[in-house]
Amino acid sequence: MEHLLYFTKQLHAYAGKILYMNLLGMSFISLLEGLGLFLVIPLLSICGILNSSAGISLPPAFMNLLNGLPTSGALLLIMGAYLVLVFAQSLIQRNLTLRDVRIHTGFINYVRLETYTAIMQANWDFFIKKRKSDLINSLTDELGRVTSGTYMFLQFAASTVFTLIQVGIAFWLSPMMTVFVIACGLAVSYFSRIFIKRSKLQGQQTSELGRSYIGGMTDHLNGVKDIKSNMLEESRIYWLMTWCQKFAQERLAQAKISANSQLYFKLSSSLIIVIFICVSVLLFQTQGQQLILVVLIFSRLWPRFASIQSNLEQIAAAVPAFKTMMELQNECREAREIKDAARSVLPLQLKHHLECRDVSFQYNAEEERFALRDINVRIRSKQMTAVIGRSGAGKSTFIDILMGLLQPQRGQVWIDGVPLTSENLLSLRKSISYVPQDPFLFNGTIRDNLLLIDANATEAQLWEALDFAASAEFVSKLPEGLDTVIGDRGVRLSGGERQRIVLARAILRKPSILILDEATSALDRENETKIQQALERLQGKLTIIVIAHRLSTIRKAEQVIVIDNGIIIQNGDYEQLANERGGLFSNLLGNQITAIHS
Ligand SMILES: Nc1ncnc2c1ncn2[C@@H]1O[C@H](COP(=O)(O)OP(=O)(O)OP(=O)(O)O)[C@@H](O)[C@H]1O
Repeated sequence: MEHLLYFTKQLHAYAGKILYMNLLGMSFISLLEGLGLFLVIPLLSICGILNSSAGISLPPAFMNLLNGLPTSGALLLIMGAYLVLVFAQSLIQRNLTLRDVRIHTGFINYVRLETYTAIMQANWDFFIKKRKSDLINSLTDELGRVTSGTYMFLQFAASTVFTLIQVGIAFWLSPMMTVFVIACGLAVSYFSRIFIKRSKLQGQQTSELGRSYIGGMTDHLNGVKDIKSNMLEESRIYWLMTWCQKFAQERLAQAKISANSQLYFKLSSSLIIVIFICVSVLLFQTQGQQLILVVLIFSRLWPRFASIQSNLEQIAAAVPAFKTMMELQNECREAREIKDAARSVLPLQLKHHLECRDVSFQYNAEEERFALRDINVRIRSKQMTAVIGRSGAGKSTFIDILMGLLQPQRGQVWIDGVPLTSENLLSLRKSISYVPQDPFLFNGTIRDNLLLIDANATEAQLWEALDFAASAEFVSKLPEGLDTVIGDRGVRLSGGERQRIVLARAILRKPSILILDEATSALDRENETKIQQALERLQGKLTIIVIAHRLSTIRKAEQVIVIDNGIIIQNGDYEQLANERGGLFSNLLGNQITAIHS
C-alpha cells in the first residue's frame, strides 16, 4: 500500500486537478448509467410487467406525469430520455477516454524522466554497485507496470465510487434486494482474497523474469564477439530456451489466476441467483415482478464487483514493480551528487596543485583489503604527471578519487589547498576532460559525437581537435567524412581510431585538466608518437595526468608516480626513477626495452 500511495502522489503531482475532474466525470457517467436503470422501471410498468405492488418507490411527480400521458406518449418520453442519457454518457465517456490516454502517457513520461534524472544525478558509487541491466529493466518493463498499476489503482477508486452510486440507486429501488446482492458480493469477495495473494506472488516472478531477460540479453549482446569467437552460441541459445519455458509457465500461471477468479465469480453468481429464485418461488411464493427486479439489480451490480476484483488482482501483480521502482528512486536520491544548479557551475582553474592527503579507499567496507592505502601525493598544475604500475595496482581507482568520482573512507583530496567537497566537486569535474580505457562513442556520426561536448563548435574547431588527436587524416578519407555513421559504441572504427576520436572530443572541451587512462593503448607506434608530440605541445598549458602501460609514452612526463598494491612506492621525474636501481619503475622499463629488442 505504501508503494502504491507513493506513486499515486506522483500521479497527483503530475496531473493535479485534471485527474480529479476525470474521476468526477467517471462518477457522473455512473450516475447517468444508474438513471438508465431507473428508466427501465417505468418502462416495465407501462408494459404492465411491473406494478406498485413490487415495492418500488419512484418519485410521485414523475409517476403522475407518466400516468397523465397516453401509453404511446409515455413510451416515447421514456425512450427519448433513455436516448439522451446514452448520448450524454457516450459523449462524456469518449472525452474522458482521450483525456485518460493523455494523462496516462504523460504520467509514464513523468516517471521515466524523474527516474532517469535521479539515476543520472547519482554518484559513481551507485553505478559501481548497480547492475546496468537492472536499471534498463526498471526504465522499461517495471516503468510500464508501475504506471499502469497506478492508473489501475485510480480506476479501482473510480470503480468503487461508481459502484457505490449504483448501489445507492439500487437501494432506492429496492433496499431488501440490494442488501441481499451486496451481502452475496462481500461473501464472494472474502473467499476470493486468495486470487489477490496469488497475483502478488506471480508479480514477483514476473519482475524476476524480466530482470533476468534484460540482464542476459545485455550480457550476450555486449559480449557477442567473445560468444562468436569462442563458439558459445549454442549455450546462449539454450539459456534463452530455458528462459522461454519459464516465461511460458509464468504467463500461463498468471492467466490461470485471472481465469479461475472469473470462473469463481461467474459460478458463484449463477449459484446465488439460482438458489435465490428457487427459495423465493418455492418457499415464499414471490411474485414474478420482484424476481425481474432482483435479476435487474443483480445483472447491474455483479459485473461491478467482478471488475473491482480484477482491478485488485492487477494492482497486486504490479506491487513488486512498485517496490523496485520506489527503492530505486530512493537509492538515487540518497546517492545524489548533482544539484539542480549544476548548469550554472563554472569550471575551476587549477593554479598550484591537486593533492591527496592520507587517502585510503576500499570498494567493500566488509573486506579488509584496501584498493588504495595512505596516499600522499601532489600533482602540479600545468605539468604532465604519469601514473604507472602493474595491472590491478590501483591506478584507475587513484584517478577516480582525484576526479571525486569515489569518496575516500580516510583522508581527503585538496584543490589548491581547498578540500574537495560537494561544494566544489562539479566545478572540478567541469574543468576535466577524461579519456577512459574503453572510450564511449554514441551510435551516430563522428560530428554528432564531437558536438556532444560543445554543440557550438565550428567546423574549423572540429578539424583542429581531430588534427591534434592524429585523426584528421583518417576522417577526411572516410566517404562521408565527419558525417560518417560509426555504429554502436563506434563499432565501425578500429580500436585506435575510436581512441583518437575520443581524444579529439576531450580536447574540444578545452579542459584545464586532461586525464588519459590508457588512452593510447590501442594505437600503433606512428599514431602514438603523433599523440605524444601533441601532448608535449600542450605541456605547460594544461595539467595532464596519464596512466600508461607503455612507458615510452611518458618519457616527457615531469612527474612519475608508481603505485603497487594500492601504495605509492616511487614518486619522482622520469630520469630519476629510471636510475633507481631495483625499483619497480626501472624493472618495468627494463622489461619493456627487452621486449622491444627481442
Ligand atoms: N568496482 C570494484 N569493486 C571491487 N573491487 C574493485 C572494483 N574496481 C577495482 N577493484 C579492485 O581494486 C583494485 C585496483 O583496481 P584498479 O582498477 O584501480 O587497478 P588498475 O591499476 O587501474 O588496473 P589496470 O591497469 O588493470 O586497469 C583491483 O584489485 C581491483 O580488483
